[in-house]
Amino acid sequence: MAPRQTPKNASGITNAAAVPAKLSVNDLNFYYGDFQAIKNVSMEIPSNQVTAYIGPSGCGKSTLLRCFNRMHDLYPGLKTKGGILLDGQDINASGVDINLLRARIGMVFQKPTPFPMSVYDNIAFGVKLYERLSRRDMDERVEWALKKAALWNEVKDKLKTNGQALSGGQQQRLCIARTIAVKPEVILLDEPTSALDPISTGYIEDLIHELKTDYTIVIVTHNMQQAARVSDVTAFMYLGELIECGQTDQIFTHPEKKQTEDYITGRYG
Ligand SMILES: Nc1ncnc2c1ncn2[C@@H]1O[C@H](COP(=O)(O)OP(=O)(O)OP(=O)(O)O)[C@@H](O)[C@H]1O
Repeated sequence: MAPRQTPKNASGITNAAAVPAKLSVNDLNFYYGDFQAIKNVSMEIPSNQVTAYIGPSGCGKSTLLRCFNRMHDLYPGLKTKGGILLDGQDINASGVDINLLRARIGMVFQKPTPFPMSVYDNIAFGVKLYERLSRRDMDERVEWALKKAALWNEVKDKLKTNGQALSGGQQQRLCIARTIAVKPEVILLDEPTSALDPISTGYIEDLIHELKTDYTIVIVTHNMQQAARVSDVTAFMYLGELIECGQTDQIFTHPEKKQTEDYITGRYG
């Protein structure tokens, strides 16, 4: 059977899902000093879908993810060339409020990183940076975020407990709740389950399914079964380049490129 052609948008950029793009990546290059970690990447991240990045260690998945909320701005000597549009607006344009950008594009890291404060304050802390809420409204927001992150039932009697005293899986859901609480539009997940046991991993994967109704989700994962389970679109990267991007079922059953096939069948990586 001939492979299905991955759809392109009017500018010729891959739009695997053929739904409106939340983020558009246009000829993106990224440099750590002299080292080029991202090479000419162009693709679209569809709204309200889960896009997974896969590829061998060091291929640039996390680097690309961090470009989406300008995390690299925190470090000197790093350079981005090319465009990333959020709802059609260049996120690197002068005048973009970086704090607002990070409120719109939240990020959850590989290792759960709750703040050394109560479960309640872990959520309220970020909200206070952007909104002034009454105590009652804040209580409601904390409960809402914990419910969305499927953690409320486990912590509703422990809101004053230090967030770092929760189990690893609970801590990661707390970090997801903390991200959701500021009502972002996009959630970036950088290997969110790699430090978790299978049961906690299952919770987070279920959660990803639930969350895409309201958010656009981008996940980096080493686990190909996970990419196949949770994502609508899969992008395969190798040595800083985007080799192929398509509907997840197509990438895993009929990849267009031999490199993709070799990777998903375990021939390298
Ligand atoms: N701070 C840095 N300074 C210089 N080079 C870096 C830095 N961070 C990453 N790199 C390099 O950039 C390339 C891409 O790294 P990145 O962490 O994005 O890959 P990755 O695909 O996410 O890898 P992994 O799956 O192992 O997490 C690698 O060659 C890496 O060595």
